[in-house]
Amino acid sequence: MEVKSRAPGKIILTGEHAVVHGSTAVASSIDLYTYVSLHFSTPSDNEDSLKLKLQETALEFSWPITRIRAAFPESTAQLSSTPNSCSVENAKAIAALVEELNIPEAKLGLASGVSAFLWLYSSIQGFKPATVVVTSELPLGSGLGSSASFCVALAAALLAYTDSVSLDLKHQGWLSFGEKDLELVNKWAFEGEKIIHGKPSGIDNTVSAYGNIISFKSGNLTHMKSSVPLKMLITNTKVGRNTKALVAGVGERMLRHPDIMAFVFSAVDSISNELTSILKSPTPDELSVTEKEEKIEELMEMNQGTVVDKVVAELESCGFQCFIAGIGGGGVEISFGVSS
Ligand SMILES: Nc1ncnc2c1ncn2[C@@H]1O[C@H](COP(=O)(O)OP(=O)(O)O)[C@@H](O)[C@H]1O
Ligand SMILES: C[C@@](O)(CCOP(=O)(O)O)CC(=O)O
Ligand SMILES: [Mg+2]
Repeated sequence: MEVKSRAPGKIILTGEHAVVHGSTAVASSIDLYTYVSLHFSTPSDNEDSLKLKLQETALEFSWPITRIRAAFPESTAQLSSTPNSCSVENAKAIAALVEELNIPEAKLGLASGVSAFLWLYSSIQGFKPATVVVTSELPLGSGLGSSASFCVALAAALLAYTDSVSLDLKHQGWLSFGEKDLELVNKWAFEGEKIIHGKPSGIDNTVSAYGNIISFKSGNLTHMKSSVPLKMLITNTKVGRNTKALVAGVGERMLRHPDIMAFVFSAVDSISNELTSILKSPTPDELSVTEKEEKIEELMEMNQGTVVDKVVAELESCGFQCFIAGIGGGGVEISFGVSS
């Protein structure tokens, strides 16, 4: 028995980070996917292990089923129809399983993805031998939601043959889930995202599961079909970052400056709401398409706070020279010896 799934990455147009703290955010799926193929071993395969192959990173992991069964202090074989959070005890068991893999230092970021895999697999499928192959068109850790598309694709493949969803198993080609089944896939994916991100808002897994453009606030989504055809130029700076650490950093700033951050989040909420109404409003002629594009550009600029970069670029294009200088530093200083 084999099943394949694919789930798209995302781009957040407005509201990134603030959405974790209850502001509205607007996100769109992008046509770059994570693919999961799941093959259950049959008795004739004479195979009693769970294998995970991560194609992009050329890493393969294998656990004897007896090892996985023994690792979990609490039975993880739950009802696949009831998404559950990973308990502290089970998280410890998973951490021990992942530690034994001796993942190379340079690829240690994958440990959270492997942990999410182990939780979703053992919760939804219990202790069945299988091979799971993951490939992705998304760069990992670059803000395009690779973690969510990984969790959504995994949840979809793992649920496909269970009684918790009803799919036409004879269908040829890509098949969508019905509304209720999609909700279940999304809830399981969110449990995986929690393991990778710590405190996700749920927007990434939701837009990956449902596709299109969504407006999202505190777990509630509004679907949008944009009347403006939008294309995004995405640049990968290749500067590594880790969403879990960034989200935690914003949370800490919120604790240090609650009043200020409340205003920031409220401003971001208004930006996202305005963007939502622009995207939803009808576009009768070419002129209003241009007007809309200009408004969207301005809102995204306010959301990202990139105005300074833009002013610098414009001034420099006119031949001026700009300096970004820190202010209020110390006065005169002297140093003897070799100058550096
Ligand atoms: N294809 C994949 N295979 C294994 N792990 C993955 C895959 N895609 C994402 N992940 C997990 O998600 C992490 C990246 O998630 P994150 O820091 O949220 O960045 P983003 O979601 O923006 O790509 C990776 O370090 C890894 O743990
Ligand atoms: C920063 C945040 O708003 C989006 C995270 O997206 P990504 O994992 O960086 O692609 C966090 C969240 O909404 O859970
Ligand atoms: Mg992510």
